[in-house]
Amino acid sequence: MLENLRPYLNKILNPIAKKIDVNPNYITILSIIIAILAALLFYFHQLILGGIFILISGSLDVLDGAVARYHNKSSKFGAFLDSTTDRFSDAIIIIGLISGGYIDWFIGILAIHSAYTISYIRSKAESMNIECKIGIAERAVRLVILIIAVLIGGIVDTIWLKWIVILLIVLSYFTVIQRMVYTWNKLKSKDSSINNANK
Ligand SMILES: CC(C)CCC[C@@H](C)CCC[C@@H](C)CCC[C@@H](C)CCOC[C@@H](COP(=O)(O)O[C@@H]1[C@H](O)[C@H](OP(=O)(O)O)[C@@H](O)[C@H](O)[C@H]1O)OCC[C@H](C)CCC[C@H](C)CCC[C@H](C)CCCC(C)C
Ligand SMILES: Nc1ccn([C@@H]2O[C@H](COP(=O)(O)O)[C@@H](O)[C@H]2O)c(=O)n1
Ligand SMILES: [Mg+2]
Ligand SMILES: [Mg+2]
Repeated sequence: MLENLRPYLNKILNPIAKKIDVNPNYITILSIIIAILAALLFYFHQLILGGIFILISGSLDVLDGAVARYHNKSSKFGAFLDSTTDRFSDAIIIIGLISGGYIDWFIGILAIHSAYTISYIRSKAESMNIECKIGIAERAVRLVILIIAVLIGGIVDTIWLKWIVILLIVLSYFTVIQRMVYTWNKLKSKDSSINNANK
């Protein structure tokens, strides 16, 4: 959903990327470090600061690609590192919320499981030459919802944080279904075209 904002975001990012002529892998690694710091801040009950660190980590996750493209430093390893580190950041943020006592382990497991399944389906579909970026709770949306959850939790009441994470889980499992149905339909049409060709 937020992926559609990328062209507009690039107008903001490109002037910044122009000034940052570094190996984009360093930015990708920095985004993980910031996500780990966010988790530590949640452990020490600094919700608002932790939310800001999630935003910075997500910004770096967007910036790394912009720097790679602008300075022609895109690489297959970089794409691999970007996707892999996102999974690590997805989990460490939730682990931080569990360690801070804001959500229990069961909710945490569902939040991580649903997020990982969304990303796995996209990756598995890509291995079968199907692009599967659709769905309401892509990673950017999940991060924005988590930022909102911790900010409201820190400003109003932490019970809101728990219920917004539960909403995130519902949206994430709905996205799992969206991506499965989408990929199933794409594969069905591929299979039927192959079968017709073999007749
Ligand atoms: C720290 C500074 C030096 C940074 C300077 C640059 C900033 C000026 C940049 C500003 C932009 C910033 C506001 C954006 C923050 C966005 C962040 C919250 C979301 C990050 O999204 C990450 C990105 C993920 O895509 P990526 O290709 O890197 O990774 C893929 C992803 O992991 C897939 O997972 P899944 O399938 O989706 O589950 C994997 O499958 C893929 O393999 C993998 O490649 O998404 C980028 C999409 C959009 C372009 C991002 C748009 C963000 C909007 C601008 C949202 C606005 C954010 C709000 C301002 C913050 C809300 C706060 C408010 C108080 C509610
Ligand atoms: N270290 C990196 C990070 C990213 N890339 C390239 O950018 C694409 C991801 O773009 P985002 O704007 O979503 O971060 C990724 O697929 C790579 O092509 C890179 O090369 N090295
Ligand atoms: Mg990135
Ligand atoms: Mg990424």
